[in-house]
Amino acid sequence: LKKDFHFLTEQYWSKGDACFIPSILGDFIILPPQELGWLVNQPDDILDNMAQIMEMIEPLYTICSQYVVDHPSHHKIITRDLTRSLGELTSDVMNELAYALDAEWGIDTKGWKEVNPFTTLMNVVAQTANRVFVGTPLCRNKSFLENVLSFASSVIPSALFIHFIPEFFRPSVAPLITWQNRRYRRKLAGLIELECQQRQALFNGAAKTDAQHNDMLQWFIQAAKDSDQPGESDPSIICQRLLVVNFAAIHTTTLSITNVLYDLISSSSAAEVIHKLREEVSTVLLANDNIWTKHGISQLYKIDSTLKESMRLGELNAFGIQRLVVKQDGIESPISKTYLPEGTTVGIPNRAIHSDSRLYPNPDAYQPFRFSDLRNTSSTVVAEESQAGKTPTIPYTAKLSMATTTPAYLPFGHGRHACLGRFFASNELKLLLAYIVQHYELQTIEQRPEREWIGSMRICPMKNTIRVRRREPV
Ligand code: HEM
Repeated sequence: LKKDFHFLTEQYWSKGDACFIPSILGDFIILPPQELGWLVNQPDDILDNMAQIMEMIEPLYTICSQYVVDHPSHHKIITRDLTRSLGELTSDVMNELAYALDAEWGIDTKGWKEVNPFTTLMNVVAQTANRVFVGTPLCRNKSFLENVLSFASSVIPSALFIHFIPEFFRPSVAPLITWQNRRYRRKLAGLIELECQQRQALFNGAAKTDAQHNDMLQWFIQAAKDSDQPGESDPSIICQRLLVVNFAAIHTTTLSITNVLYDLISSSSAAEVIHKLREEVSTVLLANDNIWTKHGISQLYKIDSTLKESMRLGELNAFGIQRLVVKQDGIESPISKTYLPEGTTVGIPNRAIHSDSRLYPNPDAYQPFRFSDLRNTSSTVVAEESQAGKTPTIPYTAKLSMATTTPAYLPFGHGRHACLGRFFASNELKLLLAYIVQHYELQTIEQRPEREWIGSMRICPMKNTIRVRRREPV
């Protein structure tokens, strides 16, 4: 796929044509970028996002019940409660990731330590995210963390196996394939449901609110209390929602930060870039009384840009905005006039868009400050224009941040089904990168290890190691 990509880009998408891509994991029709707007605006009864997710991860066998699929109330909890609480949770997130990373990478300032960034950062991400999902002490419980990671890692491989089983045999064969996955889920259910029941018992007493906890588990308990669906209070349903969120959060975030580190340490200007990132972190901390706040995070322009550049170069799927055609008899796309039969998966070429030189000058070059430099230029232009009393021609600053999706920047998707957790993910990633550059030396490498391809998925190196050393306290 990788070798053919350039050819496909030249042949099809640049000319505005669609392209059929056969794959053992399911065939795709990739629409040209010009049809992205049409694609994201199609209603779910024509191009269905959930049906595509069902095909891809087989959640009924790997994660949760039909009830949770049909009633995705966790979406509202992510968009409303999680995003609203980002400010209050900033110091919890920073404390947890510092605690977890110190344990993984060590605090010895004398010698270099060889670490596998993918596995160590996955532990850090799982613990940090769960500080916000289930709180302490569960997020530090060894058995909880081991099982949550094994569970999250088992979903895609199990779903791939299930994919090859004819639909008729799935109900009898799939449970055999997913027995390990169910074992992890059972262990997690034991831990989460117990915590849930204890909190519900407290909460169902005199207390109207629970001031002791501010995490996703608590928001689920509160939302269930306010809901007219009795099933919502069932600890097993709440647990399944937490598994869905963990699955969505852990690998995406880990693969993204691992890519960032490899890009950084293999860059010819690594030392200079890291120096500038450190400078920015110190300046922002100084300006905010040495406390991490949401406002401080929003001032980390270079950190944001460094993350965004690696996500542009290393989007996790070469084909984005994947949807299943569910309209009976299919549908024709409006520009390329491609017939999309019912049952096919359609998407757009993320990789081709992210490497389009009209959108990103010198697109194959890693330029960590590509977006922060642009932000400086655009704010100068906007300031000059507004001083001159003109309407700004570049209302752009917010659009340059890593969590903002545009038709040209798609690692989090785009449109109404864009990633719901991206504001949380971007804050977590910014804090993590800030902490890494502030507290660790990173040994540079000559050659960036290659990404691997699984179907259209682009996976960062998972087995390689890098060398890190704790910095003397500044
Ligand atoms: C760097 C980390 C992440 C990346 C790269 C990422 C990427 C994505 C992408 C590409 C989609 C599909 C969008 C589409 O089809 O248009 C998505 C959907 C989603 N993501 Fe994320 N994600 C990340 C982190 C998270 C986190 C931390 C959460 C939860 C707290 C989360 C929750 C979700 C949910 C619930 C959806 C489904 C949205 C829907 O169906 O409407 N993600 N994500």
